[in-house]
Amino acid sequence: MLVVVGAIILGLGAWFAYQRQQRAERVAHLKGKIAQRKNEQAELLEWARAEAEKIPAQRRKEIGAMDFKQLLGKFNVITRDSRLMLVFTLSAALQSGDVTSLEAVTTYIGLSLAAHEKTNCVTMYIKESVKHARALDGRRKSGESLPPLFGLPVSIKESIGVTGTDKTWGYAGSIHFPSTRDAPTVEMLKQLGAVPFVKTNVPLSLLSYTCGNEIYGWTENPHKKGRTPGGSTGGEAALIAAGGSLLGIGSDVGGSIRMPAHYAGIAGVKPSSMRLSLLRIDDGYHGPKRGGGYPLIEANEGPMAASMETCAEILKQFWDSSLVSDVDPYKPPVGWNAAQFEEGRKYRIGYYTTDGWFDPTPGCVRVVEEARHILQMQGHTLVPFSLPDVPEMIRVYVATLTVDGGVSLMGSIEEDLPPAIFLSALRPLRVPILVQRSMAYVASALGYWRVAKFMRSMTKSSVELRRDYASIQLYRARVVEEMRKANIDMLLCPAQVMPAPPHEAPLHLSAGCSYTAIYNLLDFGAGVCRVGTWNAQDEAKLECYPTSDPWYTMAKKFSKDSVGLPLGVQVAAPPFKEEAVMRVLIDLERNVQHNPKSSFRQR
Ligand SMILES: CCCCCCCC/C=C\CCCCCCCC(=O)NCC(=O)O
Repeated sequence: MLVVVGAIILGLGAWFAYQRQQRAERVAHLKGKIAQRKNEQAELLEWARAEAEKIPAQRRKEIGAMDFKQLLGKFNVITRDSRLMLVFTLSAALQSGDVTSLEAVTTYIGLSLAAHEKTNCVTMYIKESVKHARALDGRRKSGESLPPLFGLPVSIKESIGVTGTDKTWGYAGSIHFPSTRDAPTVEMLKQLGAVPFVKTNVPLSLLSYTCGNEIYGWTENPHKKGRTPGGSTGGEAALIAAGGSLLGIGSDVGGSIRMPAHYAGIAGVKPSSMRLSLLRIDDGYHGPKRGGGYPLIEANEGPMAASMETCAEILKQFWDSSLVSDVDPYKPPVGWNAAQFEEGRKYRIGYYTTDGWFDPTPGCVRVVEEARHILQMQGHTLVPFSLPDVPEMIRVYVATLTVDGGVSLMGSIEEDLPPAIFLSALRPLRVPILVQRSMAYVASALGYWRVAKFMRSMTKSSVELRRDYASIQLYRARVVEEMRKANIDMLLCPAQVMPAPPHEAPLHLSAGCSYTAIYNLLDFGAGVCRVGTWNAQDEAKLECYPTSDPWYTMAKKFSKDSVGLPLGVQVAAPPFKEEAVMRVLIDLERNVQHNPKSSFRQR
């Protein structure tokens, strides 16, 4: 008996030692990869500096001062005097040849470098962009007709495929597995004449609204050091807000375009799932091991820019052609809906300032009230609306996003090199699900009903999963029915619960993404634009913000000292109404008074 016990103990000891050894080897291997990548990144930053300097600084300054319209100049500008309406087309610097594609790309290589020095937002430069721009300029010289986005430099979120570049999602294990194909959105941009020139930072795994990982470090919010630009498309938001890109492409499965837009004071749109393609999203090293696999929680890629007008122009170019259904036959050939986007078109908009799950902090409520007022002044009709049953649907969101009780997410993160803060965020998921559920009773007894809901969210069986999918289907039917009954076209609400918080905050407050995540579950098209700035009154009112559970206490703490930080609002509508959403957001952003001191280059 003693021999058997001894053998078991020895066996276990050997097994643990072997595991420790394996892990140590893996960590050394991953650290080696990161070191290599840091060298490559440093070389690329040097390359970017040298490229930028090939164009005289004065010329770069002139081009950098042009806004999207001046550079691209493809659309009509309508200015209203009290009775007079002027319609004119701006001269197209890129189209006319006043600015060459190479000059535009090189200028933005230089501007993005400056933005990177301030915020650490760039992961890699796309060297190919310079060749690509030269080839486009060659097309002009040979008299070919020019595509609509001719020569436009575009930045791309790190996790989106661009041929020849890594999409690591912050996982060191994915370094040096470059994409062999462009993602559909990138393919469309290239066909339209745009030039992807840089890739930008993300949080490890993309399943958070902070922005950092062990490979590329943490990205700063250009409005305040120590604050996150949001995530997961945080690198894009920081880059655009700091003037380093006119247009970026992000992705969003819970708010990863919209939360960074709110935190950084820019605009962004997540279209509903049928309107852009995510085909080949998992063509990387890890294949189906991570990413995807959560039907009914609808992710999509989408544009981010300093203004909603730019986002609309890009989506118009995508949808004016048959590009989307050409690159992805699963997408219906639905074109740009000019009638919905018509200038002056009035909508009936339901609004709410709380979803009953997470009351936003004072500034985030105030800007919704201000947006309501502005839109009413523009002739839209605003009516109060209550989105039903959000707390339960947030539980369902978490259950169906993590799908397997968080096993894949934990596995991917733990076998890699996560920043320590990610590991502590994952710790609750390590607790067996039945124990999590037992602890939910304790949380309930303490009055922490929201925490208890989260503790009941991890799926333990396919029976539960099926039921949750069914409740999403029922919920979608219920919400559109309630909107139809109230004759409401779209909804206006907060974009987030806080102004840009410190980097670690989102990892403690996953529950704070409810205002955006609900529209992934509903598969609505949704966008965010800046409406205001956190001010001294918001700071004072924060004193009365609840502290009834640990999440409220943290949200209050993380929102302190935020005067001057941007605040956005969100507008969302059922699928295929993205044009209407953008019309309303443009009506809003055109009539908003920003505090010029707190905004970066407004384009
Ligand atoms: C990374 C460690 C966090 C562990 C938390 C696990 C529980 C996760 C449940 C809900 C959090 C959802 C946060 C969503 C943030 C935005 C994600 C997003 O939109 N990503 C974009 C994309 O995947 O393309």
